[in-house]
Amino acid sequence: MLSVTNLRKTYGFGGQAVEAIRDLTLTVGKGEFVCIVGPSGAGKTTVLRCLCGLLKPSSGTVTLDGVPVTRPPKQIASVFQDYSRSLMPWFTVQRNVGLPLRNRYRSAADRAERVATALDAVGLGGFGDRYPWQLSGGMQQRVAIARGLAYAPEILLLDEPFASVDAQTRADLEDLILRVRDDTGVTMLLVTHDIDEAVYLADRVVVMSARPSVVLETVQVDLPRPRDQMATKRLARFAELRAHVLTLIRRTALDGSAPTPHHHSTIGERR
Ligand SMILES: Nc1ncnc2c1ncn2[C@@H]1O[C@H](COP(=O)(O)OP(=O)(O)OP(=O)(O)O)[C@@H](O)[C@H]1O
Repeated sequence: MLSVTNLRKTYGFGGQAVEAIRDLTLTVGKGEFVCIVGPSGAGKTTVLRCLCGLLKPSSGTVTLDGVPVTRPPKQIASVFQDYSRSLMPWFTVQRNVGLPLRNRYRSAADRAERVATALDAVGLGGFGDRYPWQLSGGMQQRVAIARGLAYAPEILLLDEPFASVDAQTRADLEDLILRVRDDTGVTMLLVTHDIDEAVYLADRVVVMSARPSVVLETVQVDLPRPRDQMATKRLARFAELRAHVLTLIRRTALDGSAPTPHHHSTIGERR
């Protein structure tokens, strides 16, 4: 289980200080799919960077299975928004996917098999010898996802992973991620500013306030699985959850006052 307790992060010092996160507490259980949403600048990327040990919190703790996270844990892989910067243009697709495996898997044959399986999983089986710049944006992002999967992490952190692709590709990639989750049981923590996406994918949506951010509410998404882009989004319950999250975010984006944390609440509980 990944736990964040009373995380606080301030960038800089004195008059230059930017209080990004005031108080964030959340847990992600094994095999769970949690989405974090919040207005622009709420500190979503900051949270993920603290979670994967790339950034030191100002205070509070991050633990993975009870062990404090102080540097990138080997159980976690990350996929970031900007595939054009995360893929090496001078390496082939399979070399890119295999890069993080070098420190984890000794045998070259084992690594090659993992790369091939991951590329198959994202529908890029025949593209291992290509270079990233020979692929479309959506395909490049699938390479970045394959790289995360090949590593066989327990937890996959995804930071706005579909923000740079067109709407149809985005829907396809969302479904790809759901399928991967069903097939592998990997724990997913995804950051997005897209409320529909968060409700469509998640078991729970953590709604962050505007900066300095706190958790406004954790919304339990009780929509049936498997999810379907058409059928799920037509459900009255989908519309209800979406409207609820949207209202929270609109309110916090407009309201300049310092918010107070509100850890556990779901609209289901009020019914
Ligand atoms: N290295 C830094 N130094 C100073 N301030 C920073 C730094 N990184 C981020 N910030 C500030 O901290 C706040 C949170 O940034 P962060 O990128 O985590 O937000 P976000 O929710 O991911 O934003 P967006 O949705 O726009 O991507 C912002 O106000 C940002 O300007």
